[in-house]
Amino acid sequence: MAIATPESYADMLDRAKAGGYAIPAINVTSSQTLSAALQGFAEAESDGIIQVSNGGAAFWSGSSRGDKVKGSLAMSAYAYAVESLYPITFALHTDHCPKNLIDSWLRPLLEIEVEQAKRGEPTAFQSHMWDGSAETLEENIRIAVELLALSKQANTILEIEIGAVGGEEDGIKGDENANLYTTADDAWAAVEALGLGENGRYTTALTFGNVHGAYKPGHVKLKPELLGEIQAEVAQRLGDRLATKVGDKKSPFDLVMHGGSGSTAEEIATAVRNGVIKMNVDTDTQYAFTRPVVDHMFKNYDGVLKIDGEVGSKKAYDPRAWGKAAEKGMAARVVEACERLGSVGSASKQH
Ligand SMILES: O=C(CO)COP(=O)(O)O
Ligand SMILES: O=C[C@H](O)COP(=O)(O)O
Ligand SMILES: [Zn+2]
Ligand SMILES: [Zn+2]
Repeated sequence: MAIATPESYADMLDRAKAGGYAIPAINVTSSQTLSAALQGFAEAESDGIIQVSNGGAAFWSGSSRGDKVKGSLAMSAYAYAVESLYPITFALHTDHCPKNLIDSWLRPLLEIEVEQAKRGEPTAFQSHMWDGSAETLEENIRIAVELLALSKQANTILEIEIGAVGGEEDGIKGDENANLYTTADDAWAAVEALGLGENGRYTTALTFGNVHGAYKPGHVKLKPELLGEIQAEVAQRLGDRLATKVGDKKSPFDLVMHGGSGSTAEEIATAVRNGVIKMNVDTDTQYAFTRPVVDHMFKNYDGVLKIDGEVGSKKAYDPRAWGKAAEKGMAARVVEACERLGSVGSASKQH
């Protein structure tokens, strides 16, 4: 098994929806965090999504280079080089792309993928997110329609965001009170403009108080039941038009949950019951990667790092020593995400 094709990606998402579970989407910024995410998926025998933010893509190109397109392609090339080492299927995705980065990041990638698809080659990525949450709803949807057409040509999936995820993204602090809870009217406007798949497949981040990052309990009021209410309202407005189901409930949207870190098992389970089929996790896996490194450094501080003109113990500062511990820590957190989302074993249920 390997990197998803358009068909196996569609099947991955359909099986999640029909089976009432969600696929973890893990942000990666390096080959090590990518390896850790894949190791976690493999241990959980879970399907998975690997994603890169625009800052992550810049970092992938070399922290001193900062080329988002080349960094994204480097991440994809690395993933294609190692895919056969992992007995699971995973998709590659680019995370939040705001309006000011469409022309310098998202569109160039999609244009490359349109050409790849025309030649019958695998595309660099299998899905991309357009994040129009900082725009007016009209502008958000107008651009989504345009990008969905390009995404259809590339045979990729477009993720959109209706409402806004709070917290921090590439160091930008969102307005915590702005638009954090999507309304059914806004969600309906998206369906009216984008259709139900006939214009290209898309997934939707409807916001229900989500924030990026992990916060103290009580700081964030997540209302995952809101997703069920919006699904029901939009299903009713659709009438006889086709809508897929979660259990026996009509659920027109394939939903994405952002800000997975710091959410409780119960909040995640409710979101999944209401049609979430992809959940993004970054902050908690960043912490899980870095925490063992902190441990390693403190344990080995004397004589390794605290050196005055001496070399110290090579075995302890070899990046492989602490890097291995970091990967192990992050892989374990990825397994936990799979458990909470119910995706454990999903890789072995493919047909
Ligand atoms: O939504 C995310 C990436 O798009 C991840 O959010 P967290 O950092 O809160 O897990
Ligand atoms: O969007 C939120 C993700 O955690 C990405 O974070 P980043 O933009 O700092 O890489
Ligand atoms: Zn957003
Ligand atoms: Zn996000």
